[in-house]
Amino acid sequence: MACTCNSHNSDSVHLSTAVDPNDVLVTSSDPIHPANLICELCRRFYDNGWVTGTGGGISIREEDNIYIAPSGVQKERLVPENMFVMDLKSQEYLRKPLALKPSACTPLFMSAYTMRGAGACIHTHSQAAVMVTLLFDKVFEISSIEQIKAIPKVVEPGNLWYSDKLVIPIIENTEKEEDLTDSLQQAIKDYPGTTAVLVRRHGIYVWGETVWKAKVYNEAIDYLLEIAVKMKQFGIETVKAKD
Ligand SMILES: CSC[C@@H](O)[C@@H](O)C(=O)COP(=O)(O)O
Ligand SMILES: [Zn+2]
Repeated sequence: MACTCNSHNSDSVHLSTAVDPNDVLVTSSDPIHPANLICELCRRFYDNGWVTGTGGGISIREEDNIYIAPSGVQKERLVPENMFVMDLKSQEYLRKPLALKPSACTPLFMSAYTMRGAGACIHTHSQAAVMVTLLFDKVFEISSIEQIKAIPKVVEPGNLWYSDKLVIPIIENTEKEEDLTDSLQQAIKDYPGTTAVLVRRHGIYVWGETVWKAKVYNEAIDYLLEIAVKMKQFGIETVKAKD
């Protein structure tokens, strides 16, 4: 049916797509239901410049249900009924909104779920993330900044200490998002202590045991990436020699 609204033009997707019989999977008055939370967090990430121009996004797992946003849409304008839902075990879609495609980041998000048991995975095009991939070679490294204490050790309980070194692997970008999957998986294997992977000239993937942990890690890492860029501008080493 042709659209009659005033705000619709050929460049914008109509984000209202209530056509799926499995709407129950995405209909809830609970603000922290994954379908609602993806919309809220994408708006907040957009305001930080992390998911502008349709880039980036977030996926959340609720038990075996994986919530995934559509591809190529303005992430800050998502509504719950736009969400795809995939079953973790069968990797079959339980809900597929018509006329939309699932995020191209889906195989990367799935890697965080299957390889690390993540509860959510965030992908941003943060400018700080892109800049550090131009300033560092194979890995990003920083130590002795208080915010490091928000990042988990992963291989053992607890978080890094102030003077510990945070190391995040950098993989090379590919023309298509899904072609990053093999190198992202290799980085996850090679760096068992990481909770994030940087993608050169592209952005970052950050995951955590829960959506809240993923959110905190993404915020703390972005802070560290941004400060590292500034340190480099001033000629300050990001890894401090031990006193
Ligand atoms: C500006 S296009 C960016 C995409 O190619 C991709 O990198 C991305 O982050 C989002 O992919 P999407 O399929 O829209 O969820
Ligand atoms: Zn991207």
